[in-house]
Amino acid sequence: MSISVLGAGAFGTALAISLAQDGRAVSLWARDPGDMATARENTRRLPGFPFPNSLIVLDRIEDVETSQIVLLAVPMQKLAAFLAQHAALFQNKTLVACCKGIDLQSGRGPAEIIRQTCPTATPAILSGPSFAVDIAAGLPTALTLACEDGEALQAALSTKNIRLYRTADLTGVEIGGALKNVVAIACGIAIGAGLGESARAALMTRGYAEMQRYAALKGAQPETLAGLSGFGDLTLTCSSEKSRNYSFGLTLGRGDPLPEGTTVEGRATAKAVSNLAQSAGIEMPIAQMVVAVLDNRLTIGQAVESLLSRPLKEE
Ligand SMILES: NC(=O)C1=CN([C@@H]2O[C@H](COP(=O)(O)OP(=O)(O)OC[C@H]3O[C@@H](n4cnc5c(N)ncnc54)[C@H](OP(=O)(O)O)[C@@H]3O)[C@@H](O)[C@H]2O)C=CC1
Ligand SMILES: O=C(CO)COP(=O)(O)O
Repeated sequence: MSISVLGAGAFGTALAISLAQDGRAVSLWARDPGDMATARENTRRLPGFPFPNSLIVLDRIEDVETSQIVLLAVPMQKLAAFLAQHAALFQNKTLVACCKGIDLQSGRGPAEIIRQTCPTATPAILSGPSFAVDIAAGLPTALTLACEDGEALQAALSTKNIRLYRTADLTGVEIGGALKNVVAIACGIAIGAGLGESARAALMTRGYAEMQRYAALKGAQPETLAGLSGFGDLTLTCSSEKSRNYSFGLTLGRGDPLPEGTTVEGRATAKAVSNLAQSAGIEMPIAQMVVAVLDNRLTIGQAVESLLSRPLKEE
């Protein structure tokens, strides 16, 4: 069964490499392939990792038709428009969203977007702690694959260095992957502003409480959040400078110029969840403070003050 990866950023490329290293027929499509097909490497997004022989670079997205399994590795805020544009190609396929976030315009996660734009497709979510460079380098990783009846898909996408755990809780998995990025920005801000590692631990723990509250609101299973896509990815992303969300927070906290053109999913997702939390009446103070700092409505000092002066409560 052939597999296509659509979106040749760092993550899509790394997944395609790992799948192809196991000898699977894998095709990778980029909207702007540059010299990928001749260089046999994604020199722009993931340099230094040559393509295995069984990885084919697709010139035309229409050729995705030969694959039953399609991995969607475009940034979250582009997913809805991307699927709507190409919906005719995705009839009856298994669409595996590899992006992490919540759509700002609609407040929807990837599974719901897939269901609404491609109703004949089977939605799945791939999420969990894994940096693209680690996957491409063949280092060991463990991720969660969420899909109804996902046993065959789990076997199809497991590789020598990607161990997949299976669940049917798509909502829980996508929420874990989306919200950990928001907490990672908050943690980066705290470390960048010199607030210390104890503050980071507090933000991770109370951020996790916000993730659980949001997950309960959306009907996710609480234990999913304790797994790889929630707790696992939160741990990785809030503690490594390889994370773009954490590094973005660090830069903000230090008061340095912010990077441009980098995929920092937590920015839009923080706004999306803050809006939804506010309208649903659930408390997500850390996400709200991240938004206030991003929008320059509060300084970092004021945001900290505001978090610390909230009414005392039970844990
Ligand atoms: N990098 C990582 O370690 C991990 C990333 N992820 C998730 O994967 C998703 C993608 O991230 P990542 O690969 O790192 O991102 P990158 O920033 O490396 O690349 C984004 C890619 O998406 C492409 N793209 C953007 N808009 C469109 C569009 N409308 N149609 C087609 N392609 C488009 C870009 O094309 P172009 O090059 O032409 O601009 C680019 O190749 C994110 O949601 C991220 O959270 C998940 C786990 C790990
Ligand atoms: O999701 C990731 C690791 O699991 C990658 O994190 P960043 O998008 O912050 O780089």
